[in-house]
Amino acid sequence: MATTDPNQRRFRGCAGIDDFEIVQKLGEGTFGVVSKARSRRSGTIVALKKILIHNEKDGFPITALREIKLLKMLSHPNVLTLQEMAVERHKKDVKKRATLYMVCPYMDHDLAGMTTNPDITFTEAQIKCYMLQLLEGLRYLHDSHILHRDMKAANILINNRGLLQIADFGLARHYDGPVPQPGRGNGEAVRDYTTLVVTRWYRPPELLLQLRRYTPAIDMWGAGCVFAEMFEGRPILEGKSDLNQAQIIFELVGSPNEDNMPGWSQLPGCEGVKEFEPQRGNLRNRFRNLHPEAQNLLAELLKLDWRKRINAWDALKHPYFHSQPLPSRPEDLPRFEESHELDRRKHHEKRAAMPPAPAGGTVGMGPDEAWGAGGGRNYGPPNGYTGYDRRGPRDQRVPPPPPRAYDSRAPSHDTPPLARRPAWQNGPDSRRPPLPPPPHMNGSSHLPPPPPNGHLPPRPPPPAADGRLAPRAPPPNPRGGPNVDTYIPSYSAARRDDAAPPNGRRNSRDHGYPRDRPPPNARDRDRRTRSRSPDRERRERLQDRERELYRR
Ligand SMILES: Nc1ncnc2c1ncn2[C@@H]1O[C@H](COP(=O)(O)OP(=O)(O)OP(=O)(O)O)[C@@H](O)[C@H]1O
Repeated sequence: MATTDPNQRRFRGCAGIDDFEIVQKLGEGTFGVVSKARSRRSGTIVALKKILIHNEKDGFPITALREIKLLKMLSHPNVLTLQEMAVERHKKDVKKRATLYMVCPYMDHDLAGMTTNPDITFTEAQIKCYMLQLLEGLRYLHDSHILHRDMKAANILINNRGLLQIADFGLARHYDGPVPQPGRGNGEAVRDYTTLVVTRWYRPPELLLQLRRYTPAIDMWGAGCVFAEMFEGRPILEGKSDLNQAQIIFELVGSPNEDNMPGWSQLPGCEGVKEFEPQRGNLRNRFRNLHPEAQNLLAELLKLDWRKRINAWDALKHPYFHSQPLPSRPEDLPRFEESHELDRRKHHEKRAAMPPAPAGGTVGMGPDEAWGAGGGRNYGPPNGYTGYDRRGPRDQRVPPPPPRAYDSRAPSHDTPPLARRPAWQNGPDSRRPPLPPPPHMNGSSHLPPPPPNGHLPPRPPPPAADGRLAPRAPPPNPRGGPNVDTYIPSYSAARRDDAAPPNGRRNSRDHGYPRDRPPPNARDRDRRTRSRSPDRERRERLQDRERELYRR
């Protein structure tokens, strides 16, 4: 595989699963189960991502192929490394397909686990340190013509040496447009891509409005959400449906108009949001307790106009990273008890569940497979930033004043906040909202009619007098079922072995077809084995509909 980085680790090939001893399960994503394991050869601790093949007939999941292909090519300290693949052959059942595992370095935490861990309090210097590394990773990806397309806290891994790495490239793809240039936003895309990407809470407004010609700016929006999440200790935009997601985004950053988001009214998904009550935005007020430079960076990352949204190059140079307190050096950060997505689920089951990652759409790296990691620019540890706080590890310093918890309800910003406290410690009104229904179970308030050609967005229901969306009986679709929030494809019906795609194609080259997706979690598997209820039948009809939309 071509690469321009001579230091890139070579991919060593395939080990046997017997070379590893499983220690503990870490995460259960949409596409695989991740476990902590010890290598019997070297004793090193690794993470094994088991690639779930739901439907034997479909073969190896295209999402996993995409992830492996990309990870093999990429080489950057802030991007997770794929060390090798491991294979598990089923000795007793020789006909059974072998199970494959991705072997990656073990990372002690994911950021979602950390932000929701009540024992972990971030300092602002720490947040700066993580943000710098995240932006370095994104700069590398974008410079290498890669869109990540699922930027979220759960896909950001951190180890106890303070190293941050971007993970989960199941939705990533090659970007055909020009690489963003310093001082010039994120540029213009040259072709269309699917909008069925990015987990809802981190999805940028242009995707919600169905811009298909999107740019690396979609990842920068996600970085903005993650940035603010580190202060608030919870995702900042927990939309209950796609339309509600757009609504709460506009409440935060203001309604779109031709000044702040030129061209928005021509986007196919704008019809429903035109009915929203105009919003002025409350970003500055909601984050009033942040340092003004942090507010400014956040506003740049959460800019409605995707063309002007700050790119990774400029974000790295933002004055925020040169203001006090200076970013910690990764090696000076404190060590924390391991925290992963699963621990979070165990400890906070009552809290809102994240909407599942979308199944993604068009597959592959684009026509140009010759692009190399690094795009010819020089990357390598440490990142280009030189302004770290060099006073050494915290425990060797004069103790700082006790950290003041970041409180988004404080009346005004006077001194920079020093630390964040998990949201549930701030009082009842800052707790998470009640558990939203899983989106694929039609928990959405958005019940759009089918697009006439598969490209146009669904038209949302008209607003009620109070500006909120009134529920409306969904129109029938050609297959006899109502429609759903099409941006969160469901995987369960698509996984039924008997679920033939509408065109009868069954192979894994049905681009973007979600049947290769395993259940997002065990609950889904349970659902599949239950007896058919009217609810379930209805769901399955919805899912058929989704599949058809998705295939397009
Ligand atoms: N190298 C690693 N070290 C430690 N934990 C990891 C590692 N890779 C993944 N994890 C854990 O497993 C979880 C799921 O991993 P990943 O996002 O790669 O799976 P996925 O099936 O693609 O998930 P998703 O449904 O979010 O797309 C992560 O959020 C993290 O908690």
